[in-house]
Amino acid sequence: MAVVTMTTYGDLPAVHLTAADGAQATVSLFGAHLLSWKTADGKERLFVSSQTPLDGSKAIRGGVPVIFPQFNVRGPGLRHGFARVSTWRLTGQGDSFLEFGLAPSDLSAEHAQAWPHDFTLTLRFTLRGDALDISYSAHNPGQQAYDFGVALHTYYDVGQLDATSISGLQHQQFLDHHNQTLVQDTPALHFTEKHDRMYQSTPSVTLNTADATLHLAQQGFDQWVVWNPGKDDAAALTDLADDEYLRFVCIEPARIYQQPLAAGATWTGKHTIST
Ligand SMILES: O=P(O)(O)OC[C@H]1O[C@@H](O)[C@H](O)[C@@H](O)[C@@H]1O
Repeated sequence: MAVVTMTTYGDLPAVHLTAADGAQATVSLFGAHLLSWKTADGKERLFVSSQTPLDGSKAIRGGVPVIFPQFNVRGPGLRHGFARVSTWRLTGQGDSFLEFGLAPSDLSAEHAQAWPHDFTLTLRFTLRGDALDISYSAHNPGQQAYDFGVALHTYYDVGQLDATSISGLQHQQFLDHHNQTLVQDTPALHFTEKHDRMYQSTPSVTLNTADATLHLAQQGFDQWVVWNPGKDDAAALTDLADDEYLRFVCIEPARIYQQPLAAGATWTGKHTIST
């Protein structure tokens, strides 16, 4: 039988789900942020920085930050949006899932004032055997259309960066951090330096690490973002230990460029991570 318990993670209220097969997920209400996902074998799949604040003062460095209504600085508002720094509500739970919601009434006065649009965000995490499904939707119940961008900024625990690669992106076009459009010629992407790439199409990709393989699929998003800060950028991040960039990669289903959400419309994205 599945068990759902309220817990804390650092200073943050969180919800813990243990599925019937032993798989586990921990989600903080701050950001509806998945902080831990363990498959039934007990293996942790996500990375969380040892230096991240866990008190709601700042976005969490690690896990699955939820991005809305803009990706990074591609929009007029807060970098990567307010969803990751807002407190969501637990709106549903079941044998294998936890569901969270965010609406304007949940926002701080500062965020509500800066982004005065009507919206309902719903995020559902479902443990399905050795897979995790994340369903993410944005609904506009208002009378006016507005532009939005989204992403699931997942940090994978890869153990050893130099034994890590991503396959499935050969021949795909990407924008690098110098704003250059290039095409990946190699069958696998290895991590030897900083990587901040936006792949313009959405095939399924495979993350290969020293001791695990994860298959990543997405629907409803437009891009994959692949990010690892490399040594120098990692040293500049106060919420990451200097050598921790060697332990994670971010692979993010995203809609980087803001697109309109019409009055009454709903956007839905799905992301599946399977072993
Ligand atoms: O430090 P933040 O706001 O969490 O962003 C981390 C990174 O997020 C990635 O998605 C971006 O592509 C990077 O450019 C950015 O540095």
